[in-house]
Amino acid sequence: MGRILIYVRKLHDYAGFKLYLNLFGMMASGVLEGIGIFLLVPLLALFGLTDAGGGSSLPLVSSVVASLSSLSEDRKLVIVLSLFILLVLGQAYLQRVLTNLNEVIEQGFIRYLRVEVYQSLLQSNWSFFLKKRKSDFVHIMTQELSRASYGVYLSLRLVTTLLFTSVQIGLAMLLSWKLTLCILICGCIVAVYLRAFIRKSRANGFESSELVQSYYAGMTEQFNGIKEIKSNRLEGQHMDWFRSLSVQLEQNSVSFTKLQSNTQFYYKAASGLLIALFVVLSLKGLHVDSGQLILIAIIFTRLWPKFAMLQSSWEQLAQSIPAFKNLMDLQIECRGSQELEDNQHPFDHPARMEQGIECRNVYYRYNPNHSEYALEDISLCIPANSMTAIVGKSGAGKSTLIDLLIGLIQPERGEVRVDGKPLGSAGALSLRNSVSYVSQDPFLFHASIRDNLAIARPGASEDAMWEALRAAASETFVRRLPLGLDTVLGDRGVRLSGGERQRIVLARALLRKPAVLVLDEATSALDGEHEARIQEALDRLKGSMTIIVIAHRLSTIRGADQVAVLENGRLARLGEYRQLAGEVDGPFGQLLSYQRTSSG
Ligand SMILES: Nc1ncnc2c1ncn2[C@@H]1O[C@H](COP(=O)(O)OP(=O)(O)OP(=O)(O)O)[C@@H](O)[C@H]1O
Repeated sequence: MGRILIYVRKLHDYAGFKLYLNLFGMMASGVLEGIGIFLLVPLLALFGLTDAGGGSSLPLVSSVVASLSSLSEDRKLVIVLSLFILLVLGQAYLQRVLTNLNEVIEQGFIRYLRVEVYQSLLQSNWSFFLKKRKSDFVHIMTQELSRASYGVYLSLRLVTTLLFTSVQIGLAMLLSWKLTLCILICGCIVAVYLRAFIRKSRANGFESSELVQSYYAGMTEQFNGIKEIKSNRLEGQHMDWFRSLSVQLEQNSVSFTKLQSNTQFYYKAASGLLIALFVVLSLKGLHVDSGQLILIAIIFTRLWPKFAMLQSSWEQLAQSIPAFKNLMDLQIECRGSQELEDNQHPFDHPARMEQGIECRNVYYRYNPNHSEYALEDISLCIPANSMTAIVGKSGAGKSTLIDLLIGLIQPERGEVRVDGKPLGSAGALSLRNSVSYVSQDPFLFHASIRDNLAIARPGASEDAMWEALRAAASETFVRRLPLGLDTVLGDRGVRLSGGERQRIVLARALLRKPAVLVLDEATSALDGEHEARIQEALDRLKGSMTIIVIAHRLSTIRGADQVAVLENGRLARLGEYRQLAGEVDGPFGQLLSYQRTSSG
């Protein structure tokens, strides 16, 4: 419940005045409905359904009845019916306004939560993302967020139903406090008897969260690997998984509906018994008049469903508690990993590098509970405006080293210094403002080439874009596209080859005119001709920016000023390309020889 209250408080902070307006409106609606019921007494008397003085003993109603007594029957009918219509219209209008206001509050709050959670995600550091599955974020941002927002709405509905019901209980008390008390006690007894259903709803909610999380994770993995699935004829196994999970989802949903329909059934069954009991009590025990009896029956049939509705809202709220938990846990984790402040502009304070980046006895491991280090005792210097290549076998620690160098992760021991200063979290952000990083898996938005380039440097001129494309050996193929820079890329736009994608992403990195250019296997998909052209471009850039290159294909790094060779997380060698290549039995010489042998 504590978690729900935190979100209700958030709703209060967000909606403020509108929330009170809504609650007040609900109470007013309750009062109008109550008055409508009271007015039924003189109406019934007019039709002769109760004695002529029907309701004369009722508070409020008695004064209405008294003021009408001197009028003719026709006039009475017109007045009572007009009042009745006014009340019904007033209540219907109020209900309409409240429904719209409710929707405005609910949807606005979903947007508010969405933005808040997404912002805290984007403000988190890289270590946070390393520990998580992307599909879990999608699950929380879609399903759990909607469930939690709906849960907040349910809590609101619970409060408003309580208020509404309290007003009606008050009015019913005016009619017969004994009978109303009886209804209340019966309602409490049924609610206590059904409290096990609230616990079951909560358990169902946890199961639902887990199942939907697996569903999102499985679907993401399968669509990421759909080519492997199709190529290796693995559809059958994946269909089995999908069918089994779908059955569990179905059962989870059905069991919650059954649970809810069971409680509603108990309320309805109890209502039949109670009505019979009240009739007997009213006629035999309490001797109430027929007008009052009809009123009590009307009030009971309106009040009792409210109890059933309270129970149903409570169960749904209990079912959504896990969503609150997941959302809250994520937000707490994000806060613990926050590296960016609100409204911190990415292009604030870009740093230019004067001396370079230095690692001093750096150790890093992904899991502090495991003994293996991804990097151990690394000491090296990357001079500013030079080109450094990092090579090594797969898993040697190349990408991890890059992440440390650009401050995405922090060393467990040792330190990274930029221009002689320790790279703290503020320094890392400032450094990354002037880094262009190109990964082995080029990432392009579903947007035009122009938009994809402009992300790196908003407001860049068309000439600057073509210059970057030229440097990345992409000018010719982009000019050949019918829409040129305005060609839309992606699944529903033009599909580019792996090499073409890499070249566009490289152009984007160059357009930013970074102080540090990091190429993490960024030219792996290029053929010899394009790679040679990019090498020429990098040679031209040498001296104007610091270039760090990871490459499996060692021909790519021939122009490097220094080469760092990693082996099992340790720096095996550091030196010039030619010098290391000459050490035939050295680690770099062996890498070269493997590559020559494998390429024939
Ligand atoms: N997110 C992670 N969680 C746990 N361990 C990781 C993670 N990323 C990498 N590692 C481990 O750290 C070590 C170094 O990985 P890294 O990706 O830096 O190697 P690499 O040299 O870049 O490999 P490759 O050339 O195959 O990309 C490996 O043993 C790897 O299994």
